[in-house]
Amino acid sequence: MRGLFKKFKDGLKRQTPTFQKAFNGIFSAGKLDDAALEQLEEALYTADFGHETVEEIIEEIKAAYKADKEMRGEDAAKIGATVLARVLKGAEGRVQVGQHTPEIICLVGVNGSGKTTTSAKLAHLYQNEGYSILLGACDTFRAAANEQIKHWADRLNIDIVASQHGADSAAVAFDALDAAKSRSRDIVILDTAGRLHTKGNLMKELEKMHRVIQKQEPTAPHHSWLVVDGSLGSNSIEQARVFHKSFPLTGLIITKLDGTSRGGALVGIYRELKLPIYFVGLGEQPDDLQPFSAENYSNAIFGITDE
Ligand SMILES: Nc1nc2c(ncn2[C@@H]2O[C@H](COP(=O)(O)OP(=O)(O)OP(=O)(O)O)[C@@H](O)[C@H]2O)c(=O)[nH]1
Repeated sequence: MRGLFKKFKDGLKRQTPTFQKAFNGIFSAGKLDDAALEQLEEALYTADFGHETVEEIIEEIKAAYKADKEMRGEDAAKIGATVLARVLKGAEGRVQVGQHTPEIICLVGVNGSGKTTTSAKLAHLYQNEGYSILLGACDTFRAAANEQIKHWADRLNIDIVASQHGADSAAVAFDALDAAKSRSRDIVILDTAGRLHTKGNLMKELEKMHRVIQKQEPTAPHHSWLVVDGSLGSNSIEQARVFHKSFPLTGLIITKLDGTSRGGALVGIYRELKLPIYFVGLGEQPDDLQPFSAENYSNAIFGITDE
């Protein structure tokens, strides 16, 4: 897991806007001073950590600095990481699949957040754990989406139910569940079409899909995860709130943490919705999916080496 979180750290280093520059300056220059503290505060705001979290981190560092004016940058980093890990302690979602047959996982989210890629990564993960998987290609809206998911299914040797571009996505979900039952699959992963949370008619379509799934299987969907692009900043909090209303969510997956300088938004989403973060996406390959670890994430943010 550490190796993959290194990708997140490397991503942070690659992009060098205010956030990382400030961090590098503060934590490698050694001693902390008032100017450095201000720079850190600004950097945390820029990275979308949100008011509450920024204040908590800064207050604790300030208190420690008041007690020890010789405090070094790396000590401040450790305090920052500890506070962040504490804020996120309850955010670590650990999922136990295998409670239902089939277990139904739905991925929803805005366009391009990484749903299709994450469906493939999840299928790969569970397949490696010995479960039989069926992918439901319910993104019938984007013309290339079908091809994309079929390509993944082919590459990873995973069973798939798909339909034509423009078909009713709820009908594909229905067919996928039917097929999973008759083929005795353990897990069904439904990839849905990306939609803006501001588009009422598309959100209604999602509600319909939820109803259709429940009709087929009253306890389902067993997991409804919002896939959030981790580089998108605080706008994703509103997104999450609106999706939650149409398609009751049970958790989050945060993608693209390997290439962002603004990885703070997930903290705001968690604080607001109290939904667990099950996985984080750290690249475009099938293995680039990891259970979320508050400690690894916090250390990566503050550049603390754990290797
Ligand atoms: N670097 C990086 N790229 C990712 C990650 N997850 C997805 N991507 C890339 O993000 C882009 C969009 O991913 P998709 O999986 O197609 O997103 P989607 O949500 O299915 O898109 P729509 O069907 O348009 O809603 C692709 O180029 C993916 O390779 C990740 O964790 N890290």
